[in-house]
Amino acid sequence: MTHNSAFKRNEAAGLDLGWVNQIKVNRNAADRRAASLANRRTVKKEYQAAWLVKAIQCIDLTTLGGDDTPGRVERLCMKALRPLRTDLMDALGVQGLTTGAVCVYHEMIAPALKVLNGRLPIAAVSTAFPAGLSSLETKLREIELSVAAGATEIDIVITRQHVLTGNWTALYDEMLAYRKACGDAHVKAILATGDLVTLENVAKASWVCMMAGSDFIKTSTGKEGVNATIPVSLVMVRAIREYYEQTGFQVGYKPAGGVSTAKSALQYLTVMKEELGNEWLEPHLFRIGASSLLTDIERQLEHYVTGNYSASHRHAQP
Ligand SMILES: O=C[C@H](O)COP(=O)(O)O
Repeated sequence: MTHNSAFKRNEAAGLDLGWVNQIKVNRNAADRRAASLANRRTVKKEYQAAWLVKAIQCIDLTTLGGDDTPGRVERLCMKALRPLRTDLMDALGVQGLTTGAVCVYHEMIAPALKVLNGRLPIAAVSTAFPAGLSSLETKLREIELSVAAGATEIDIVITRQHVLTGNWTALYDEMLAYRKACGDAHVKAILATGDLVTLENVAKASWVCMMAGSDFIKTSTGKEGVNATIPVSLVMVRAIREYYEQTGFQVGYKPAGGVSTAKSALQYLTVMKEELGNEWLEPHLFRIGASSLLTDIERQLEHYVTGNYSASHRHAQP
């Protein structure tokens, strides 16, 4: 993960059950705010290209298919290292542009490493992704193996039943154990918000994972029925803001799953800017987990530069 040297990694602050239990979320207010953000053009047209370049820098370029092959992952990594055509980069005046990281299954760390060779972080999904329902021992070992194989970021999935039964102590202990198993690798806690039923559960799970030292909180695996949404994002980034006010630790945010258009990427950037400020618009604090978003951003940037859209297959990702 890219860090500035002054960056202070989140540490387990301890579980404050009294705080967690009093959390309330006003769903109507979250929905209203989400609708106003979605309908507003907060990014002026002339700044859009710069914002889309920023979005690219924050993508965790992802492939999480059962049919992934080393060849597909190698092509994905080459795309992550050079996400835009040279003529578009030249026209936009950008150099050395890359995505934030790549995100793969454990077995694909080695092919990713072969191409990236330390030039970009490799995030591995872990802990029996996507359901998270193997033994704790197996899940901890999985983290250790992925770190040993070269992953510098670990995307864990929480055990949803801990949230659904209100067992915050179990969730805290699990997250703490995952954080410890990661060592120096940064850990993103996937809440699988589409499975959590209420926004209040989303807020509480966000807090518990942050209190247990998670470096990022992430919405979804991409495999739930409902993945990243703006109302859920508002709840999560407000939890991040308040946690920062209380502890001084900056926790990152990663919407993931179904974010496939440049327009939606701009909406997430707007949420980050408006709720957390410009500091959170950098890859060490913001990532978008996405498999096909880059294709649409490249199309939009081509249109910005040339005035034309080309067929989307010209930008097809691996
Ligand atoms: O974490 C990333 C997601 O699994 C990617 O989801 P997506 O294929 O809907 O972009």
